[in-house]
Amino acid sequence: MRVLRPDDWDEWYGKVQLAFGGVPESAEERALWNDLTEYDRFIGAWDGTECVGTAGAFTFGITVPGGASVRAAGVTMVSVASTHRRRGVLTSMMRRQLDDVRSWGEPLAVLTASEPAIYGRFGYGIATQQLRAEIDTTRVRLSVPDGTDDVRLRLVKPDAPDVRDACEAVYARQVPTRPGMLERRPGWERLPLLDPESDRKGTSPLQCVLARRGDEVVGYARYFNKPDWDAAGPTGAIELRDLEALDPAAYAALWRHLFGIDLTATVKTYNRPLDDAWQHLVSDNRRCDVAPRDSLHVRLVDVGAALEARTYQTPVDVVFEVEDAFCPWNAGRWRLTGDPKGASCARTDDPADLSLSVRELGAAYLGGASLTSLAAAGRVRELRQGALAEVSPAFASVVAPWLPHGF
Ligand SMILES: CC(=O)SCCNC(=O)CCNC(=O)[C@H](O)C(C)(C)COP(=O)(O)OP(=O)(O)OC[C@H]1O[C@@H](n2cnc3c(N)ncnc32)[C@H](O)[C@@H]1OP(=O)(O)O
Repeated sequence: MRVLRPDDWDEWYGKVQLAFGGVPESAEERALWNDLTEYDRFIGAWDGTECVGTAGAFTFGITVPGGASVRAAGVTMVSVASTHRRRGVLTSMMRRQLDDVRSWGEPLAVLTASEPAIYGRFGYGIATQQLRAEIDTTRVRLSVPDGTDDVRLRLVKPDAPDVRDACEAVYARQVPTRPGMLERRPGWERLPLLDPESDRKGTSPLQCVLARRGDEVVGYARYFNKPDWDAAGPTGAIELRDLEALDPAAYAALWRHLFGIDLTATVKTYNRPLDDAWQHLVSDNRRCDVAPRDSLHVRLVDVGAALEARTYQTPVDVVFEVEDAFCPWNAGRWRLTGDPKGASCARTDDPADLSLSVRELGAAYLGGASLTSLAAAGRVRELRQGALAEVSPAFASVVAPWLPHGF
C-alpha cells in the first residue's frame, strides 16, 4: 500500500470505476475528480503491478454545532477489486487511512457510504440524514410568507462566471448556519455544475434561477426539467439539484417557481435537509411522499479535539466511557464540559456517567441522532441516573445537520 503518484491515476481511477459497475464516466466528470485528487492523501493497494484497492481523503472543513469549521478527512473512492474482496484489503486501507488522519491532526473523518453496513465496524456513525421527496404539484399548494412578491427571479446560465460566483457567495453564507455543510474549497464549485450529456436520461441541461431583492442575489435553485406526456396531457417533472436562500421570502419565491413551471406535475428532490422549510408551506404533506435516508457518516478520530470543537445547546458536564477497538487511542474515560459558548474535553479517572462506543459519538456529534434514542436501542448506557436527560439535549442542533452534496 502506498500513496498515489500522478502517473498512477488512470489505472487507479479505472479500478474505482470498475468496482462501481464499470460504466464509463464522462470526460467532464473524470477531469473534475482528477483535478480534485490530493495525491499525498490518496492511497492504493497493489498486488504486484496491479492496483487492487483504492481510497482517498479530501481536505474538508465541516460545520459543527456552534458554527465552527472543523478539519475533516473526506473519505472517498473506496474500492477493492472483485478478485480480491473479503480478504481484508478494505480493513488494511481503513487502518492506514485512520492512522494517517490522526497524524495530520484532523479530528474527524467523514464519508457517504455506497452501503450503510460497511463502515460501522471502523467506528463511523450515521450523523446526518437526507430527505427525498416527490411532490404532486398538481394537487399540493404552497402558501408563501409576506415579501415573497418582492423577490425577482431570472433564468440564467448556471455556468456563467458571474452566476456561478453569485451562487457560491450565497452558499458560503449558508455554510456556518448548518452543521454538516462543507466549505467549498477552490475547484469544488465545479461539482454542482457538473452536467454531462450522457447522464441526463431525458432531462434538460441544468437550469438555474437566481433570486434577487434589489441588486442583491438572495438565493438560487438549480434543477433539471424532465418533460413527459400521457394521454391526458403533460406530466413532466422538475428534478431539483440544489436550492439555497438567505431569507424566508427568497426561499418561498424559489419553491413557488419550481411548483409553477408549466407542463410539469411533480417536483422531485433527492437530497434536502430533514427540516427543510417547504414542508411547512405545503397544503398537503401526504402528497409529498417524503423519505429519509442515511447521508454523512462521521468518525471521531480524536475524541477530545472533536468534542471540544463544537458547542453545546445547554450546559453539560459529563464523563463518557468510550469504547473504540479500531482506534484504541480514543478508548477510556473523557470529561466533557461545555455550553453554548465553548467546551473542553480531557482524559479523566473520574467515574463515568455514560458509556458508549465511538460510533454512537459519531452519530450524535452533529446533533443528528439523539443520545436518548441511541440509549433506547441499548447503544448508550446510563451509569449515573439522570445523566442522559442532562446530556442528550446538550448535543442537539438548532437545525437538522445536513450534507448538501456527495464527494
Ligand atoms: C466512502 C466510499 O467510497 S463508499 C464505497 C465503497 N465501495 C464500494 O461499494 C465498491 C464495491 N465494493 C468494494 O469495493 C468492496 O467490496 C468493499 C470496499 C466494500 C469491501 O472490501 P473488502 O476488501 O472485501 O473488505 P474486507 O475484506 O476488508 O472486509 C472487512 C469486513 O467488512 C465486511 N464487509 C465488506 N463489504 C461489506 C458490505 N458491502 N456490506 C457489509 N459488510 C461488508 C466483510 O464481510 C468483513 O467482515 P468481517 O471482518 O466480519 O469478516
